[in-house]
Amino acid sequence: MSSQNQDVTSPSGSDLLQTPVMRAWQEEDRLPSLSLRESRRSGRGGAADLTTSAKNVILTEAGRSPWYSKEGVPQSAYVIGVAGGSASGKTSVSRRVLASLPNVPWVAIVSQDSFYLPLTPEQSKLAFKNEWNFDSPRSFDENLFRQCIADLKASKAVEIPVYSFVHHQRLDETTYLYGPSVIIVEGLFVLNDPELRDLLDLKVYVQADSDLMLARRIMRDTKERGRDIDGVIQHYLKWVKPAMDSYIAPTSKWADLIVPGQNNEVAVDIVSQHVKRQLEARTYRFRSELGRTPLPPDGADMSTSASMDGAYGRPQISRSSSYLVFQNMSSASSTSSETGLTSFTNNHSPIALPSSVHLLAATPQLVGLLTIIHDSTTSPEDFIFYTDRLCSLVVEEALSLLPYKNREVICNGTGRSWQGKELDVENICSVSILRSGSVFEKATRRAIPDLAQGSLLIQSCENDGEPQLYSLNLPLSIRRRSRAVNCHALLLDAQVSTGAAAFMAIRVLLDHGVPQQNIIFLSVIASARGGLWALTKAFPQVRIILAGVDPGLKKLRIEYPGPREKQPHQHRRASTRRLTGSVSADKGTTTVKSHDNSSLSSSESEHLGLPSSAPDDDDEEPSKPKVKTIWAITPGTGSIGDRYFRTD
Ligand SMILES: Nc1ncnc2c1ncn2[C@@H]1O[C@H](COP(=O)(O)OP(=O)(O)O)[C@@H](O)[C@H]1O
Ligand SMILES: Nc1ccn([C@@H]2O[C@H](COP(=O)(O)O)[C@@H](O)[C@H]2O)c(=O)n1
Repeated sequence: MSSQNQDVTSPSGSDLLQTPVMRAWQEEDRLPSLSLRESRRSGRGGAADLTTSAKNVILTEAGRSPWYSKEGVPQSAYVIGVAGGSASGKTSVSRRVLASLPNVPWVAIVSQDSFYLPLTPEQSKLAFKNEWNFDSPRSFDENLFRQCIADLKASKAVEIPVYSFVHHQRLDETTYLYGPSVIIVEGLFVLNDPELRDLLDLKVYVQADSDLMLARRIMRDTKERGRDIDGVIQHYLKWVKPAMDSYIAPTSKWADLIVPGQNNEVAVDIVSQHVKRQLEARTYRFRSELGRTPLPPDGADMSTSASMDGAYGRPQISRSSSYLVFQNMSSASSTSSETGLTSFTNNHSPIALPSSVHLLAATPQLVGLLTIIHDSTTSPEDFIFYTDRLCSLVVEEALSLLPYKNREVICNGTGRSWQGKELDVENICSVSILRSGSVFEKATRRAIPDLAQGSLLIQSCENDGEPQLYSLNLPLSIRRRSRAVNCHALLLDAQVSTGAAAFMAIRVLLDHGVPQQNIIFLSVIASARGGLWALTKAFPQVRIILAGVDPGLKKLRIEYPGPREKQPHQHRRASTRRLTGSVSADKGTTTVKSHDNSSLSSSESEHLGLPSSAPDDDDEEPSKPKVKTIWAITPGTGSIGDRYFRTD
């Protein structure tokens, strides 16, 4: 798949929009001409398409590490305010800071210009005659602006208005923005509003001489905003200069740092070093801890119990309150030899599960299916077939937890009425944690044919195994805050070991406004160790449906095929990170992405709209094995995703 100007739309449903890939942005020093890019994107060219969506940029250079504590509480994003006069260099300074943070995941620029108030037809006429004042704090929707920055700081997804400088008007579309750890907020009056100032962690003022600002403004507005010189000067004298003197320049007193509007490399470097230190101090790493968390102590309140049926080795589950417990397990070793499963033992002690975990009743049929997927001799075809059956059982159990309302129907043949039920949800969708969550897609689609399906790419860091969020492909019913509050989400992953990926995925849905009680997490098997406990402690209202539970968890270092290395003459190209800019399909944020997708399968790359990592040259060296950390469920099934998709 080419990375050039290609729109990628969902193969599955109109409710889902995927990020279209725009163009490469590879020059290390050159700042991208975003306004040019914007006008090229529309294909119409010229200044007529200039909107503020070109000013809102997100750099997703690396995977995003956990931004929340093990209690599930998100850490605030770091917010830098950049104020200064018109054409002082605010946008340029912001982009330079952004570009100097190459390994900081997800840095965004939000421009105050996006928040210009819509004009009435009369006001619009004045604007076209250069008789409307755009240089007053009252020209902006200050409440919306402040709320948007507050939401982003609190790690929530937002929708930013798109404003057209050419039409002097707010457009119908909005820009979806989620996930920056650093937000650079730039605009004339960013240091003006005391409540907004309180949200800023670092306040920067860009200072430039008036003549320089005027010269730049004439050049910019004539070239980029379709204005004539007379109009620019008239506007400058009437509104821009007075606003500079009375509102903007005085706000420099609030700044932590005054940055010159030109020759500002040193100042930019100081800002970026400061941000890097701040971010390092905020990075959470707790996956190992999730793996270590001890089981609940003996004597914990285990009022919900599951006991083994001697004949079939099946736990009889009764749910009342706190835990599911596998009781009478001292005969577990004989049970395990009968069923091939040791999953319900923990050194012959009962295993407790949190109350929000719904374990399927271990009927002989279910245990039989679990036996097949635990069996290392099961053929790939059988593994897929029986995993699909298990997934269907899990999906049906999940659907039984959704709200239903009464429905009366007239019976076939007799014409009598029958009191029944029907699903009572406004929006329902599924979100797979790639790749292994995709094992559920067949089963979910079978149960709800028009289900909107989305995905999250979360991968483990090779060194420490911490989860990292690489990309989101969420259904509109989640991306739109107004719909997310009524959305029921089925979150899909094949296995829960430490629970770190599940933890991250749940946090993403909550950040979008999906209520905790509307999230149902579906998985085939989980380890009974720490992950489930930490997950349910942090998110007690999220229900977790499992087909089976194995008792153990083991940290392993495993070899896997590393990315192929290039010959020396290709070194420069190989070492250049892949940088692709993209704009989300609902007139989205410009996304600049450097994604090493070499570890993705070609189908994942395709799904994400990324260039395939498949070798494109003949003279590549064979791949060298690399080592990564994983947490394996024990005794376990092996990686369900790898066995299902035959990548093991
Ligand atoms: N350091 C600089 N050197 C040369 N030109 C600059 C510099 N900084 C900004 N400019 C130019 O000045 C114009 C206005 O800069 P911009 O960053 O958009 O200002 P602001 O966001 O404050 O309005 C742009 O055309 C930009 O290319
Ligand atoms: N329809 C509009 C709205 C605003 N302006 C001018 O833009 C300036 C703010 O943008 P900067 O990038 O220069 O900070 C402001 O001075 C307004 O006069 C406009 O020309 N048309």
